[in-house]
Amino acid sequence: MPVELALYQPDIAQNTGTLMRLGACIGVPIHIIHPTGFTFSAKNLARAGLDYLDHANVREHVSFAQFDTWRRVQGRRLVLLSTKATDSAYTQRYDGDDILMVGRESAGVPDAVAAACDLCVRIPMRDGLRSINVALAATLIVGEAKRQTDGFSDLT
Ligand SMILES: C[S@@+](CC[C@H](N)C(=O)[O-])C[C@H]1O[C@@H](n2cnc3c(N)ncnc32)[C@H](O)[C@@H]1O
Repeated sequence: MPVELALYQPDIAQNTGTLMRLGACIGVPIHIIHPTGFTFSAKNLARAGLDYLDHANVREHVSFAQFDTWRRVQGRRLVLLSTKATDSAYTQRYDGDDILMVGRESAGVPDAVAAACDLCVRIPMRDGLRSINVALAATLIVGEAKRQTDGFSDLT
């Protein structure tokens, strides 16, 4: 199973489209955890996702509870990227079947959602700065997880 990416209640269609394009290009299935802050439609996603959206492997979940039940049944570890985490995302060992999850652009994830995750990690930043754009934060650590787990070897 490949590393996968979950977007918790994304607010901004352009970020979601960007990540769906990334997922299409490097083979990362994308989970959308509803509700989204925009109408989840091809029209709204196309500005960033272009025609790559047709190549993305996307699964929608009506709620975090439904997503969490599904991933537990699958035995998948859930790794949250959070500005509030204390462990560095760059000192972890990732598994090939990890699901990485990013939070909402406006508010991250609620404490209860963070508590349900198996691991919470933070991308180190310079002092005094708040956060990285969600699509860029996800890209950094999806890339790290795939690199560690030989996830690029079947791509040309
Ligand atoms: C714009 S940030 C959310 C900021 C929000 N005010 C908060 O405190 O969580 C959107 C998402 O990007 C990810 N993110 C951004 N910067 C990050 C960092 N330095 N480390 C880990 N995740 C980060 C997280 O998943 C976060 O929920």
